[in-house]
Amino acid sequence: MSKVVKFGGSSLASAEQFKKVGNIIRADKERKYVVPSAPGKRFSNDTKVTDMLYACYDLADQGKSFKAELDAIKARYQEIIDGLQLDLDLSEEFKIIEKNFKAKSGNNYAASRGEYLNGIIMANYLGYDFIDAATVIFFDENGEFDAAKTNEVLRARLAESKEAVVPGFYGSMPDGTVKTFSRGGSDITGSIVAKAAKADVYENWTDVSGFLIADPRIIDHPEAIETITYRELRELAYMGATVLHEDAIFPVRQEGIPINIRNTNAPEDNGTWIVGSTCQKSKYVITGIAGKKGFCSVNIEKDMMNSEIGFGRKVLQAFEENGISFEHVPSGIDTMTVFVHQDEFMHKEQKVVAGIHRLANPDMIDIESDLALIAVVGRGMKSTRGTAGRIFSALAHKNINVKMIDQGSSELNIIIGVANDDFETAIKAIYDIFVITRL
Ligand SMILES: Nc1ncnc2c1ncn2[C@@H]1O[C@H](COP(=O)(O)OP(=O)(O)O)[C@@H](O)[C@H]1O
Ligand SMILES: N[C@@H](CC(=O)OP(=O)(O)O)C(=O)O
Repeated sequence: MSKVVKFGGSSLASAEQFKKVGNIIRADKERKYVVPSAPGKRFSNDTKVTDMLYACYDLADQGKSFKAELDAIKARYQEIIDGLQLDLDLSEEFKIIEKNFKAKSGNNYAASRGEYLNGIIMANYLGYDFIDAATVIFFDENGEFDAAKTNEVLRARLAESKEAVVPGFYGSMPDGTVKTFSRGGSDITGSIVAKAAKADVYENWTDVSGFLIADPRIIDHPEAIETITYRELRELAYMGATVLHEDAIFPVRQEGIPINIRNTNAPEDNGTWIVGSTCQKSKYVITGIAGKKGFCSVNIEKDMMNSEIGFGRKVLQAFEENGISFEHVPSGIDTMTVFVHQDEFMHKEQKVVAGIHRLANPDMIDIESDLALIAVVGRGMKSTRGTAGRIFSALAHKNINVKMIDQGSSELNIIIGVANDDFETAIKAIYDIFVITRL
């Protein structure tokens, strides 16, 4: 029996937090494999070590002095080492880092040092083996994660250690250079390690008591979700519920390993269980709400569009030719709307419009910017009538203009488009109607 435990940056931001983590690990001997992130924020306007490393490397890359910035990073680690009274000296490691920065080793290498150094401290503190992720997590020549090679090498390496620390967030390319996952990627490492270890559970420790029904920065003390399916979670994570990286679901999902989101600051709380399937009904009709700002909608009209074979394909081709992915494509009889990320679309806007004209010859194209998309997700919606209607009336009540509403064919989610400025109010209204008043 083994558990893989990943601790996020907020759980490892200081020596005090490290001590909580140590107690959690020691409380259960099955917690054999530990995946740490880099030290995160100690207080709300603090800087994550990962961001300090990016900024420091930027200076190095421009040939400027980065001494003060590197010293500040050293100080973050020294504070942890001193607070834990460890007999550990990272000065040789920092010499290597400085040398590599001067040799312009790249910002992936730079960012990865946050987890690497924290892993060394964690292994020393716990008395566990240290496994450098660059030796066990692999990317292929295209920079894609190499699941097969990683699983084989990592599984064999874990079998050699009774207990080990594998730093999160990075691995290596075929030429040996370090590559990171995208931001928040230590969650992915945790999932990969859980798969390779054939763990019974992947515990993901953070600073909230589980996956909450809505973002706590928008809703005051939202309730935690007790059980959520991988599919529901994928919808929410994709739409911005950042507690777990969206790609962290795949490795454990293949193996049927449940994820348990837990709170380092309240370890007695059960947290949230993320599972393949469950007979447990969710407490409310909806399981969760998440959303993102910063979308544009491109509205295309053409008479008799519905009878023109291939119209949709031609429109989407114009986006494809410009390397733009689309989020949602709701359509009517003579209209079709394509939702895209504003920052991706902005500087290619006119090229795409010209492309649509050339390929699909529409009657009219209209673009609207500064939109937000909100996903209301829940396995309970399938068996409940009128969910979309309730959302509509809750939003109308708050004078929010609904730009788009789109129910996924799985009936697992409803996507709503509103103006960026209405985003928070809309989430509050939806939370109120389903959770507070339970209508
Ligand atoms: N639905 C949600 N449930 C829980 N937390 C959420 C949700 N949406 C956004 N968050 C935010 O995600 C944060 C945890 O993720 P993250 O910052 O990556 O933590 P860590 O440093 O532990 O990896 C929470 O502090 C919270 O502000
Ligand atoms: N430290 C990296 C990777 C990571 O996963 O961090 P956290 O677990 O603190 O989200 C980042 O900031 O992106």
